Amino acid sequence: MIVKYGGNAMKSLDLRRAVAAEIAALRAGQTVVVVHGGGPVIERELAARGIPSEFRAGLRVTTPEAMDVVEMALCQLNKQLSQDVGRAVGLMGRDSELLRAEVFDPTLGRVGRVTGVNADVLRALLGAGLTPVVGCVAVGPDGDALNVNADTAAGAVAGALNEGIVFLTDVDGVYRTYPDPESRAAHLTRAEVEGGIQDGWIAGGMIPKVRAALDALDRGAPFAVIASGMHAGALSAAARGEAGTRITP
Ligand SMILES: Nc1ncnc2c1ncn2[C@@H]1O[C@H](COP(=O)(O)OP(=O)(O)O)[C@@H](O)[C@H]1O
Ligand SMILES: CC(=O)N[C@@H](CCC(=O)OP(=O)(O)O)C(=O)O
Repeated sequence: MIVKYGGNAMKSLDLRRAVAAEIAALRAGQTVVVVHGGGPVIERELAARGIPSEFRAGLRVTTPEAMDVVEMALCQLNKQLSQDVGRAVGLMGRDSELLRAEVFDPTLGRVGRVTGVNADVLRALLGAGLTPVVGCVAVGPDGDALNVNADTAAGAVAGALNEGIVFLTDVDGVYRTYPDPESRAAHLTRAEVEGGIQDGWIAGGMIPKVRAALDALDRGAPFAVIASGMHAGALSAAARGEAGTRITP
């Protein structure tokens, strides 16, 4: 199973460690690969250097100067998460070309679109009993780093390994009337997702998440669930199909 982890669900150290403990427990029964973002950490490091952030359609406009900061921030977080999970190896896209990408749209700067995943490296680590923890910086055709949205990166990894994926975030799933948690959809089909984006009740950061879920399913992932990483037990409940929103073809 792929666990996508990022954003607000890793804002406090206690929360980060609680999720890491759940990931470690989950791995007793199945293989687990962690793919992470870290928007708030990137934000903090950019702000500390006086570099402003601009998002277009949920993607951070990434100048070469910002790219250096994104990579530095995510590399440090990668090692911290790897240590939290234990029996893990932290990797970024540059390692054995784990995540290959091309420039997505030149007007966004160094933002990448994933073109390939070195699944053999992940299988080798899993075969050795180690949990890969993957940061969402990819390597471009020029050998330089590209900033990939972590949901997109996680969806590509799930597709490449033909594994199911749980996207952990700061809401209990996809709400039909955001922000009312009572309106959580237990299941959403592709048509419902497309309709939700069109009608505007799926918006902001939820758009790349549902699109990455559909992309993972298209590439061969057996399931895709969007669930909360904000309370204990949520990950295992989502993995059992008892929490979150399951996206179906
Ligand atoms: N229909 C919806 N249901 C739930 N959340 C939604 C919905 N539409 C938009 N959102 C927003 O999407 C956010 C999750 O995306 P994002 O902040 O990018 O998460 P992460 O940082 O975990 O990747 C929620 O906190 C919420 O603000
Ligand atoms: C291109 C792009 O927007 N990249 C993201 C990568 C990190 C990310 O996606 O982190 P979360 O999962 O915490 O949101 C960014 O720079 O914020």
